[in-house]
Amino acid sequence: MDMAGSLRVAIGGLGAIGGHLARALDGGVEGLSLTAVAARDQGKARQAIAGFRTPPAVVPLADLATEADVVVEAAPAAVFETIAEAAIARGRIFVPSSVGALLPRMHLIDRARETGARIIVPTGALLGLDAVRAAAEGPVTSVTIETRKPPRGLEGAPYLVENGIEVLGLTAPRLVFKGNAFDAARGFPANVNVAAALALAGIGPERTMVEIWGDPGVTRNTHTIRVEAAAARLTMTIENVPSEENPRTGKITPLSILACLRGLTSTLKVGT
Ligand SMILES: NC(=O)C1=CN([C@@H]2O[C@H](COP(=O)(O)OP(=O)(O)OC[C@H]3O[C@@H](n4cnc5c(N)ncnc54)[C@H](OP(=O)(O)O)[C@@H]3O)[C@@H](O)[C@H]2O)C=CC1
Ligand SMILES: O=C([O-])CC(=O)C(=O)O
Repeated sequence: MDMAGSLRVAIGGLGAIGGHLARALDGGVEGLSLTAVAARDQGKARQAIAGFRTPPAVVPLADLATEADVVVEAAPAAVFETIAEAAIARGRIFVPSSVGALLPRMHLIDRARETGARIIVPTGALLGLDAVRAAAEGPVTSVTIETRKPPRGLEGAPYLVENGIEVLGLTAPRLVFKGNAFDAARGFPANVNVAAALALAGIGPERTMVEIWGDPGVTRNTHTIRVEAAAARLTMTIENVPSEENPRTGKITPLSILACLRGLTSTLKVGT
Protein backbone atom coordinates (compact mmCIF):
# COMPACT_ATOMS: atom_id res chain seq x y z
CA MET A 1 0.00 0.00 0.00
CA ASP A 2 1.12 3.58 -0.58
CA MET A 3 0.61 6.39 1.94
CA ALA A 4 -2.88 7.10 0.62
CA GLY A 5 -3.83 3.45 1.22
CA SER A 6 -3.88 2.54 -2.48
CA LEU A 7 -2.62 -0.77 -3.86
CA ARG A 8 0.64 -0.15 -5.71
CA VAL A 9 0.62 -1.58 -9.25
CA ALA A 10 3.64 -2.37 -11.45
CA ILE A 11 3.40 -3.36 -15.12
CA GLY A 12 5.89 -5.45 -17.10
CA GLY A 13 5.52 -4.45 -20.78
CA LEU A 14 4.16 -1.22 -22.21
CA GLY A 15 2.67 -2.41 -25.50
CA ALA A 16 -0.96 -2.86 -26.53
CA ILE A 17 -1.94 -4.06 -23.05
CA GLY A 18 0.59 -2.46 -20.69
CA GLY A 19 0.62 0.94 -22.41
CA HIS A 20 -3.14 1.30 -22.29
CA LEU A 21 -3.33 0.07 -18.71
CA ALA A 22 -0.55 2.42 -17.57
CA ARG A 23 -2.32 5.43 -19.10
CA ALA A 24 -5.62 4.43 -17.52
CA LEU A 25 -4.06 4.03 -14.08
CA ASP A 26 -2.22 7.33 -14.39
CA GLY A 27 -5.56 8.95 -15.27
CA GLY A 28 -6.71 7.99 -11.78
CA VAL A 29 -8.40 4.83 -10.54
CA GLU A 30 -9.69 4.76 -6.98
CA GLY A 31 -7.64 2.50 -4.74
CA LEU A 32 -4.84 1.87 -7.25
CA SER A 33 -1.60 3.74 -8.00
CA LEU A 34 0.94 2.98 -10.74
CA THR A 35 4.43 2.84 -9.21
CA ALA A 36 6.70 1.07 -11.72
CA VAL A 37 6.90 -0.11 -15.33
CA ALA A 38 9.36 -2.17 -17.36
CA ALA A 39 9.93 -2.66 -21.09
CA ARG A 40 12.70 -3.92 -23.33
CA ASP A 41 13.64 -0.44 -24.53
CA GLN A 42 13.97 1.72 -21.40
CA GLY A 43 14.36 4.93 -23.43
CA LYS A 44 11.07 4.25 -25.24
CA ALA A 45 9.45 3.44 -21.91
CA ARG A 46 10.60 6.76 -20.42
CA GLN A 47 9.15 8.54 -23.45
CA ALA A 48 5.86 6.70 -23.07
CA ILE A 49 5.42 7.89 -19.48
CA ALA A 50 6.93 11.37 -19.97
CA GLY A 51 3.56 13.14 -19.95
CA PHE A 52 2.14 11.18 -17.02
CA ARG A 53 0.70 13.06 -14.05
CA THR A 54 2.69 10.82 -11.72
CA PRO A 55 5.45 9.11 -13.73
CA PRO A 56 6.22 5.62 -12.38
CA ALA A 57 9.78 4.32 -11.97
CA VAL A 58 11.24 2.56 -15.03
CA VAL A 59 12.92 -0.57 -13.71
CA PRO A 60 14.24 -3.94 -14.94
CA LEU A 61 11.60 -6.69 -15.13
CA ALA A 62 12.83 -8.53 -12.06
CA ASP A 63 12.56 -5.38 -9.93
CA LEU A 64 8.87 -4.72 -10.58
CA ALA A 65 7.96 -6.79 -7.55
CA THR A 66 10.01 -4.67 -5.16
CA GLU A 67 7.99 -1.60 -6.14
CA ALA A 68 4.42 -2.88 -5.94
CA ASP A 69 1.74 -4.96 -4.26
CA VAL A 70 0.33 -6.08 -7.63
CA VAL A 71 2.50 -7.05 -10.59
CA VAL A 72 0.81 -7.16 -14.01
CA GLU A 73 2.64 -9.13 -16.70
CA ALA A 74 1.99 -7.65 -20.17
CA ALA A 75 5.10 -8.75 -22.05
CA PRO A 76 5.95 -11.54 -24.51
CA ALA A 77 5.66 -15.08 -23.13
CA ALA A 78 9.45 -15.42 -23.40
CA VAL A 79 9.97 -13.17 -20.35
CA PHE A 80 6.97 -14.43 -18.37
CA GLU A 81 9.08 -16.42 -15.94
CA THR A 82 11.31 -13.50 -14.95
CA ILE A 83 8.31 -11.37 -13.99
CA ALA A 84 6.30 -14.20 -12.43
CA GLU A 85 9.07 -15.67 -10.28
CA ALA A 86 10.05 -12.33 -8.75
CA ALA A 87 6.43 -11.40 -8.00
CA ILE A 88 5.64 -14.78 -6.47
CA ALA A 89 8.87 -14.94 -4.45
CA ARG A 90 7.87 -11.64 -2.81
CA GLY A 91 4.34 -12.78 -2.06
CA ARG A 92 2.69 -10.26 -4.39
CA ILE A 93 -0.54 -10.46 -6.35
CA PHE A 94 0.55 -11.58 -9.81
CA VAL A 95 -1.76 -10.84 -12.77
CA PRO A 96 -0.56 -12.57 -15.96
CA SER A 97 -1.53 -11.66 -19.54
CA SER A 98 0.59 -14.38 -21.16
CA VAL A 99 -1.59 -17.03 -19.53
CA GLY A 100 -0.44 -19.72 -21.95
CA ALA A 101 3.00 -19.48 -20.34
CA LEU A 102 1.49 -20.50 -17.00
CA LEU A 103 0.32 -23.91 -18.24
CA PRO A 104 3.78 -25.54 -18.37
CA ARG A 105 4.74 -23.79 -15.10
CA MET A 106 2.08 -24.94 -12.69
CA HIS A 107 4.79 -25.29 -10.02
CA LEU A 108 4.45 -21.50 -9.66
CA ILE A 109 1.11 -22.12 -7.98
CA ASP A 110 2.74 -24.35 -5.34
CA ARG A 111 5.41 -21.72 -4.88
CA ALA A 112 2.74 -19.02 -4.42
CA ARG A 113 1.10 -21.16 -1.76
CA GLU A 114 4.41 -21.12 0.15
CA THR A 115 5.04 -17.36 -0.17
CA GLY A 116 1.45 -16.16 0.24
CA ALA A 117 1.40 -14.74 -3.29
CA ARG A 118 -1.81 -14.88 -5.33
CA ILE A 119 -2.08 -15.50 -9.08
CA ILE A 120 -5.15 -13.82 -10.52
CA VAL A 121 -5.85 -14.68 -14.15
CA PRO A 122 -8.00 -12.01 -15.78
CA THR A 123 -10.69 -12.94 -18.29
CA GLY A 124 -8.60 -10.96 -20.80
CA ALA A 125 -9.76 -11.20 -24.39
CA LEU A 126 -12.34 -13.85 -23.48
CA LEU A 127 -15.78 -13.87 -21.87
CA GLY A 128 -17.85 -15.97 -19.56
CA LEU A 129 -15.20 -17.35 -17.21
CA ASP A 130 -17.64 -16.62 -14.37
CA ALA A 131 -20.13 -19.09 -15.83
CA VAL A 132 -17.41 -21.62 -16.68
CA ARG A 133 -16.12 -21.54 -13.11
CA ALA A 134 -19.61 -21.93 -11.74
CA ALA A 135 -20.34 -24.86 -14.07
CA ALA A 136 -17.04 -26.50 -13.10
CA GLU A 137 -18.11 -26.61 -9.46
CA GLY A 138 -20.34 -29.44 -10.73
CA PRO A 139 -19.85 -32.14 -13.38
CA VAL A 140 -18.68 -30.93 -16.82
CA THR A 141 -18.78 -33.12 -19.92
CA SER A 142 -16.88 -30.92 -22.38
CA VAL A 143 -15.33 -27.50 -22.90
CA THR A 144 -14.31 -26.29 -26.35
CA ILE A 145 -13.11 -23.02 -27.82
CA GLU A 146 -13.06 -22.08 -31.48
CA THR A 147 -10.81 -19.13 -32.32
CA ARG A 148 -10.99 -17.34 -35.66
CA LYS A 149 -8.46 -14.68 -36.47
CA PRO A 150 -7.60 -12.60 -39.51
CA PRO A 151 -4.52 -14.36 -40.97
CA ARG A 152 -2.15 -11.54 -39.97
CA GLY A 153 -3.14 -12.16 -36.32
CA LEU A 154 -1.71 -15.70 -36.54
CA GLU A 155 1.31 -15.05 -38.71
CA GLY A 156 4.62 -16.33 -37.31
CA ALA A 157 3.14 -18.67 -34.67
CA PRO A 158 5.67 -21.46 -33.94
CA TYR A 159 3.19 -24.24 -34.81
CA LEU A 160 2.58 -22.71 -38.25
CA VAL A 161 6.30 -22.24 -38.89
CA GLU A 162 7.16 -25.79 -37.76
CA ASN A 163 4.45 -27.30 -39.96
CA GLY A 164 5.05 -25.04 -42.97
CA ILE A 165 1.51 -23.62 -42.81
CA GLU A 166 1.23 -20.33 -44.71
CA VAL A 167 -1.75 -18.21 -43.64
CA LEU A 168 -1.21 -14.82 -45.26
CA GLY A 169 -2.40 -15.93 -48.72
CA LEU A 170 -5.59 -17.63 -47.48
CA THR A 171 -8.71 -16.94 -49.55
CA ALA A 172 -11.03 -19.17 -47.48
CA PRO A 173 -11.16 -20.11 -43.77
CA ARG A 174 -8.64 -22.83 -42.83
CA LEU A 175 -8.49 -24.93 -39.68
CA VAL A 176 -4.81 -24.61 -38.76
CA PHE A 177 -4.88 -26.37 -35.37
CA LYS A 178 -7.09 -28.82 -33.51
CA GLY A 179 -6.01 -30.24 -30.18
CA ASN A 180 -6.00 -29.58 -26.46
CA ALA A 181 -5.30 -26.26 -24.74
CA PHE A 182 -1.87 -27.35 -23.54
CA ASP A 183 -0.63 -27.98 -27.11
CA ALA A 184 -2.45 -24.89 -28.42
CA ALA A 185 -0.66 -22.66 -25.93
CA ARG A 186 2.69 -24.21 -26.82
CA GLY A 187 2.15 -23.84 -30.57
CA PHE A 188 0.58 -20.38 -30.47
CA PRO A 189 2.14 -18.59 -27.47
CA ALA A 190 1.06 -15.15 -28.65
CA ASN A 191 -2.39 -16.12 -29.89
CA VAL A 192 -4.42 -18.32 -27.59
CA ASN A 193 -3.94 -17.13 -24.05
CA VAL A 194 -7.71 -17.20 -23.99
CA ALA A 195 -7.67 -21.00 -24.37
CA ALA A 196 -5.29 -21.25 -21.42
CA ALA A 197 -7.51 -19.05 -19.25
CA LEU A 198 -10.55 -21.12 -20.24
CA ALA A 199 -8.71 -24.32 -19.32
CA LEU A 200 -7.74 -22.97 -15.91
CA ALA A 201 -11.30 -21.78 -15.24
CA GLY A 202 -12.85 -25.10 -16.21
CA ILE A 203 -11.56 -28.64 -16.62
CA GLY A 204 -7.84 -28.17 -17.24
CA PRO A 205 -5.59 -27.95 -20.30
CA GLU A 206 -5.66 -31.63 -21.26
CA ARG A 207 -9.47 -31.84 -21.52
CA THR A 208 -10.15 -28.37 -22.95
CA MET A 209 -10.31 -28.68 -26.75
CA VAL A 210 -9.23 -25.92 -29.12
CA GLU A 211 -9.75 -25.15 -32.79
CA ILE A 212 -7.81 -22.30 -34.39
CA TRP A 213 -8.93 -20.97 -37.75
CA GLY A 214 -7.15 -18.54 -40.03
CA ASP A 215 -10.09 -16.73 -41.54
CA PRO A 216 -9.67 -14.02 -44.20
CA GLY A 217 -13.41 -13.31 -43.82
CA VAL A 218 -13.14 -11.91 -40.27
CA THR A 219 -11.75 -8.56 -39.22
CA ARG A 220 -12.04 -9.34 -35.50
CA ASN A 221 -10.39 -11.89 -33.23
CA THR A 222 -13.40 -14.10 -32.60
CA HIS A 223 -13.68 -16.69 -29.83
CA THR A 224 -16.61 -19.06 -29.30
CA ILE A 225 -16.79 -21.14 -26.12
CA ARG A 226 -19.05 -24.15 -25.79
CA VAL A 227 -19.55 -25.86 -22.44
CA GLU A 228 -21.69 -28.91 -21.76
CA ALA A 229 -22.21 -29.29 -18.02
CA ALA A 230 -24.70 -30.89 -15.68
CA ALA A 231 -25.99 -27.50 -14.54
CA ALA A 232 -26.03 -25.64 -17.84
CA ARG A 233 -25.11 -25.55 -21.50
CA LEU A 234 -23.16 -22.42 -22.50
CA THR A 235 -22.43 -21.05 -25.96
CA MET A 236 -20.76 -17.66 -26.01
CA THR A 237 -18.96 -15.63 -28.67
CA ILE A 238 -16.80 -12.52 -28.36
CA GLU A 239 -15.62 -10.54 -31.39
CA ASN A 240 -12.59 -8.46 -30.44
CA VAL A 241 -11.43 -5.39 -32.32
CA PRO A 242 -7.66 -5.84 -32.85
CA SER A 243 -5.58 -3.11 -31.23
CA GLU A 244 -3.53 -0.74 -33.37
CA GLU A 245 -0.27 -1.55 -31.57
CA ASN A 246 -0.58 -5.34 -31.92
CA PRO A 247 -3.23 -6.94 -34.17
CA ARG A 248 -2.94 -10.21 -32.22
CA THR A 249 -4.31 -8.46 -29.14
CA GLY A 250 -7.92 -7.40 -28.81
CA LYS A 251 -8.63 -3.90 -27.51
CA ILE A 252 -10.74 -5.35 -24.72
CA THR A 253 -7.75 -7.03 -23.06
CA PRO A 254 -6.33 -4.03 -21.13
CA LEU A 255 -9.90 -3.06 -20.23
CA SER A 256 -10.47 -6.52 -18.77
CA ILE A 257 -7.28 -6.26 -16.72
CA LEU A 258 -8.31 -2.81 -15.48
CA ALA A 259 -11.70 -4.19 -14.43
CA CYS A 260 -9.89 -7.07 -12.72
CA LEU A 261 -7.62 -4.65 -10.81
CA ARG A 262 -10.61 -2.55 -9.72
CA GLY A 263 -12.11 -5.73 -8.31
CA LEU A 264 -9.10 -6.08 -5.98
CA THR A 265 -10.13 -3.00 -4.00
CA SER A 266 -13.73 -2.12 -4.83
CA THR A 267 -16.42 -2.25 -2.16
CA LEU A 268 -18.97 -3.52 -4.67
CA LYS A 269 -17.71 -6.36 -6.84
CA VAL A 270 -19.97 -7.90 -9.48
CA GLY A 271 -19.43 -11.32 -11.04
CA THR A 272 -17.84 -14.47 -9.70
N1 LIG B 1 -4.86 -12.98 -21.70
C1 LIG B 1 -5.34 -12.52 -22.83
O1 LIG B 1 -6.55 -12.57 -23.07
C2 LIG B 1 -4.44 -11.91 -23.81
C3 LIG B 1 -3.08 -11.99 -23.65
N2 LIG B 1 -2.22 -11.44 -24.54
C4 LIG B 1 -0.77 -11.61 -24.29
O2 LIG B 1 -0.32 -10.53 -23.50
C5 LIG B 1 1.07 -10.32 -23.76
C6 LIG B 1 1.31 -8.84 -24.09
O3 LIG B 1 0.57 -8.51 -25.24
P1 LIG B 1 0.70 -7.08 -25.97
O4 LIG B 1 0.57 -5.98 -24.99
O5 LIG B 1 -0.23 -7.11 -27.12
O6 LIG B 1 2.20 -7.13 -26.51
P2 LIG B 1 3.02 -5.99 -27.26
O7 LIG B 1 3.91 -6.69 -28.23
O8 LIG B 1 2.13 -4.92 -27.76
O9 LIG B 1 3.92 -5.37 -26.08
C7 LIG B 1 4.90 -6.12 -25.43
C8 LIG B 1 5.65 -5.25 -24.45
O10 LIG B 1 6.61 -6.08 -23.80
C9 LIG B 1 7.89 -5.45 -23.83
N3 LIG B 1 9.00 -6.40 -23.89
C10 LIG B 1 9.36 -7.20 -24.93
N4 LIG B 1 10.46 -7.91 -24.62
C11 LIG B 1 10.80 -7.54 -23.39
C12 LIG B 1 11.89 -7.89 -22.54
N5 LIG B 1 12.80 -8.79 -22.91
N6 LIG B 1 11.95 -7.29 -21.33
C13 LIG B 1 11.04 -6.37 -20.96
N7 LIG B 1 9.99 -6.00 -21.71
C14 LIG B 1 9.88 -6.58 -22.92
C15 LIG B 1 7.87 -4.61 -25.10
O11 LIG B 1 8.83 -3.57 -24.91
P3 LIG B 1 9.44 -2.77 -26.16
O12 LIG B 1 8.30 -1.99 -26.75
O13 LIG B 1 10.48 -1.94 -25.54
O14 LIG B 1 9.96 -3.84 -27.10
C16 LIG B 1 6.42 -4.10 -25.09
O15 LIG B 1 6.31 -2.97 -24.26
C17 LIG B 1 1.44 -11.26 -24.90
O16 LIG B 1 2.06 -12.43 -24.40
C18 LIG B 1 0.11 -11.59 -25.52
O17 LIG B 1 0.12 -12.85 -26.16
C19 LIG B 1 -2.70 -10.73 -25.60
C20 LIG B 1 -4.04 -10.63 -25.82
C21 LIG B 1 -5.01 -11.24 -24.98
O1 LIG C 1 -8.32 -12.31 -29.13
C1 LIG C 1 -7.37 -11.69 -28.61
O2 LIG C 1 -7.43 -10.49 -28.41
C2 LIG C 1 -6.09 -12.33 -28.19
C3 LIG C 1 -6.09 -13.77 -28.05
O3 LIG C 1 -6.76 -14.48 -28.73
C4 LIG C 1 -5.21 -14.34 -27.05
O4 LIG C 1 -4.11 -13.81 -26.80
O5 LIG C 1 -5.61 -15.33 -26.47
